[in-house]
Amino acid sequence: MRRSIATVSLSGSLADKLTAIGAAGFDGVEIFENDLVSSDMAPEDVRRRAADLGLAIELYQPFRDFEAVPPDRLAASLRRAEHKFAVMERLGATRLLVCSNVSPAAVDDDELAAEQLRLLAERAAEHGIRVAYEALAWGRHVNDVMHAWRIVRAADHPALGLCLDSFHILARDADPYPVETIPGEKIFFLQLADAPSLPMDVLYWSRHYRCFPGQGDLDVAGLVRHVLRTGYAGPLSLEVFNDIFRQAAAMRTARDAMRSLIALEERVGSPAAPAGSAVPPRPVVPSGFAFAELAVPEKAEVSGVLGALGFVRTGTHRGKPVELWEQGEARVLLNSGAPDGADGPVLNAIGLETPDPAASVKRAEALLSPVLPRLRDPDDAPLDAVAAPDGTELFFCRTARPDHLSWTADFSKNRRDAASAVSAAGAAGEITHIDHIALTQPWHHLDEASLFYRSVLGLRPHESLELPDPYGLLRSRAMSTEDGRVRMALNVAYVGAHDGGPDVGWQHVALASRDIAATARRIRAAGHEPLAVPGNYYDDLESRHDLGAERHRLLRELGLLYDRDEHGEFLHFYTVTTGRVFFEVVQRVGGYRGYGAVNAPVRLAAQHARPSRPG
Ligand SMILES: O=C(O)c1ccc(O)c(O)c1
Ligand SMILES: [Mg+2]
Repeated sequence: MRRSIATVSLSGSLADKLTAIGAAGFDGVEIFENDLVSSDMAPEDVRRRAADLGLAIELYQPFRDFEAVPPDRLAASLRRAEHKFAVMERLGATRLLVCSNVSPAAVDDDELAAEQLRLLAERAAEHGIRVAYEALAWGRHVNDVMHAWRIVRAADHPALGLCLDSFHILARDADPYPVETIPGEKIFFLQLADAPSLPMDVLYWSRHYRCFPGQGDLDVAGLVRHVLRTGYAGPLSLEVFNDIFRQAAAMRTARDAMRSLIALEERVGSPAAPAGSAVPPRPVVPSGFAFAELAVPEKAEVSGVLGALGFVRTGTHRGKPVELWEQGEARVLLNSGAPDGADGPVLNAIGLETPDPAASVKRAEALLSPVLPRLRDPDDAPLDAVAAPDGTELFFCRTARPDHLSWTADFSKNRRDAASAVSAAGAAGEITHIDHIALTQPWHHLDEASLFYRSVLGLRPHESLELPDPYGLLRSRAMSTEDGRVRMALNVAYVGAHDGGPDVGWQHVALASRDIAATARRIRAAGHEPLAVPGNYYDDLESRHDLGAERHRLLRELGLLYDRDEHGEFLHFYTVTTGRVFFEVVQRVGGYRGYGAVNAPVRLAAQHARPSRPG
């Protein structure tokens, strides 16, 4: 099927939008009237530009408040329509979208609506134009797709059909099944948008919070399957009204839109994809974290923190200033050769264990992710890596498996440290693996990032949270594999306006400990105070949970935070931030599934009170 997008979905001038849509590889475009009216391009220029970019003008829209008007207003509406037809002829557009009437002047009379739409279709047909009638979810009298279909059927004109819009259908929570009973040839157009579930007025929700399929909570793929069963063979066209996309760079949004459509076609299954397009390889779900790499300044204080946590430096890269620190299956690389390390630790790469690194890269590439060069240095083991939307490098690894050259081959074992590793492991070493990694996304890239992790890596999104911070509200969305072995928390950076400004980009690596009390004692014994938790927190915790006097005393004494869900309990504490990075130590007891989000406000307040130390 053809791939199309509405100009309203992107930022910039009409010319910029067309360029971005063409560059992203779309076949067609819906021209929004507003974009044309405010453009200095004549309709003929738009037509030529679109053709040069290989874009069909699939639709012109919207034409508002036409049907079911009192008879004395009809002449004025038809005059308006004739002007639209003239513009469309100059554009070379042959489909006009007519939204259901929202005006208080509209009459609740289906017969009248059908009669007037038939008249409009007759006039349109004289210009070779077809009219696609769309039920807006907030239409005055027509707000349901099946109601719109009854009117179109009654009007009975070959130039009159329906425009289906996934948002309007799914936002109303109606069963989409009856759509299958509409004959495919009467569905003139299909628009697709997703949205996060938000309990708000539907018009406001639609105009500000739509997003690309896969970025929200609506079952867009399910709806498309129903529509395809009718025999519909027109384009799949994205139509997204979103406050953030209106500001973001059009090229990037258009590429993200294309990624969404490719992933949607995959979910829907054939025949959704365009004829002849390659089927993307299936996602290769990662099975764990191989490492977290921090870019650090030359004398990194963070190595002291790692040592205090019980990590040991076990290796050094053969060609670069990169140290390997290990404890259990948790591995941290400290790279003092990366340019962004000068201002203190920054998390710049994540290693993910995958059953097939090359297939992981193919999947990412098919979903339009930038693939990183495979060989940076002729002596290095080949890399399978891509860039995540925030620039973090993702390496696909098979650590210490006989069937694959391991990245660890680039590290020479540090003899002295390796020896002390044994004794350190013998002494305690409660940390077993990386539990999760939290990345801060630029505020206008959260939707892109969640679609990336979902479609490329097959992670499952969890609910979005809003967490109060002393200087802003932190939005956060966790994503994880089904088995929980890879968990990521995506936080949105915000720009606070208070003196000095908050840090806008904290990142953290959460380490799983099998005995968090011992790890908390260990780090103190090594002279590192974890992030201080206020006494008020413990007073409040006692009011919320009755854990027995002894446990409450221990949590307070060790500065541990606590949470529980229906599956189990969660204990955690934080190290002081160096540069942009801090560590969290966590212990999951039972099958606890969350991330201790209830405690995030206390953590954020403590971090603001105790600013980051240089690396
Ligand atoms: O918000 C609107 O008015 C509007 C206009 C045209 C559409 O296709 C639509 O889905 C919504
Ligand atoms: Mg629409």
